[in-house]
Amino acid sequence: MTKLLKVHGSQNQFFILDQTVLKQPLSDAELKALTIKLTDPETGLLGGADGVLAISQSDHPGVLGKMRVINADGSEASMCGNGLRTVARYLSEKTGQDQFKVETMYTDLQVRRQPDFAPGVPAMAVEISPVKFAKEDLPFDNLGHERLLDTLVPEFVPGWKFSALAVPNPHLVTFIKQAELTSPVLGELGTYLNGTNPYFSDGVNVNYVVIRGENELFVRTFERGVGFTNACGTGMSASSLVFALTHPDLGHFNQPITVFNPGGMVKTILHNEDHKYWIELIGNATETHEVEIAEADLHHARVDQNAAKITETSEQAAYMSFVDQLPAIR
Ligand SMILES: N[C@H](CCC[C@H](N)C(=O)O)C(=O)O
Repeated sequence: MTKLLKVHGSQNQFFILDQTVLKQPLSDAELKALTIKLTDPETGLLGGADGVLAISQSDHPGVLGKMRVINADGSEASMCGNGLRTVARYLSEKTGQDQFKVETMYTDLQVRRQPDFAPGVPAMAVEISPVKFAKEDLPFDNLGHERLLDTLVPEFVPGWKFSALAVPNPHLVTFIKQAELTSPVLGELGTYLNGTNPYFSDGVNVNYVVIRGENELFVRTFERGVGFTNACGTGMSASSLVFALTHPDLGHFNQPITVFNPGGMVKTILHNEDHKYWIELIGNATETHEVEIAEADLHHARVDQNAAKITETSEQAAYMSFVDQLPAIR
């Protein structure tokens, strides 16, 4: 038998699969098939999830493991901010180290254990980088712009301004009014830009941001490969940076920015070191369930509630107590 962990960052939910403890790691095709099955609310476990985080060995110095991000639709992403916090906690507890690096698709990222966010709510800080704005780095095209920073894009929504950046996965950021959070336009645009369209050939995460005050945002994200999620760590990080670049009177570098989301709250700190932006994402890393499952079932994407031995932790109750004391954020 082997163990999956059901985890979340701001209730952006994942299964962690530590490939290093398997007799035989899953092939890419097996990992994709398992993810599609496991994360589906109908065919999966525990109501499904937003993706799978697969951990493998890394031979880079100071790096305790490599994280791959598989979205619910089976597509692979270069980064996952909420997920990296949960992987960092898992590796920290597996090795007893509190500060180290995790290898991701394009770079090794710093992670560090934080004081608990609230009683029973473990927290981690993770580096979000590299940050790029050029259209080739997302990619996007056919918009008549080399980059988008608070740019009117009538092709998306007449009158709305958009910013585009890779962190390194691709994000669009637009500032809207609180009342627009429930508009069907948000889902329509997210679905369009992640289907056949002349602008984003690889799709894009779309972040809808309400400015709540100085160093305070609310972010709702339509995620590439998933749809609306409770939170998107790279999305909240990208939104924080665009906030400071476009509203310098309200969003500040080197100061904690509080980012509320439908699943809770995280903090971001923006850094600009020798003209290189990077973002510190600080938030919970909650483990809600342990799932014992036969390794052969993983290889064959056989996901059966009865064949798996599921143990719930006490951490979700602690997390919900934390959320309940947040200001009304919906
Ligand atoms: N859907 C994203 C990957 C997951 C990112 C998100 N869950 C986060 O916490 O950053 C993409 O395809 O780029």
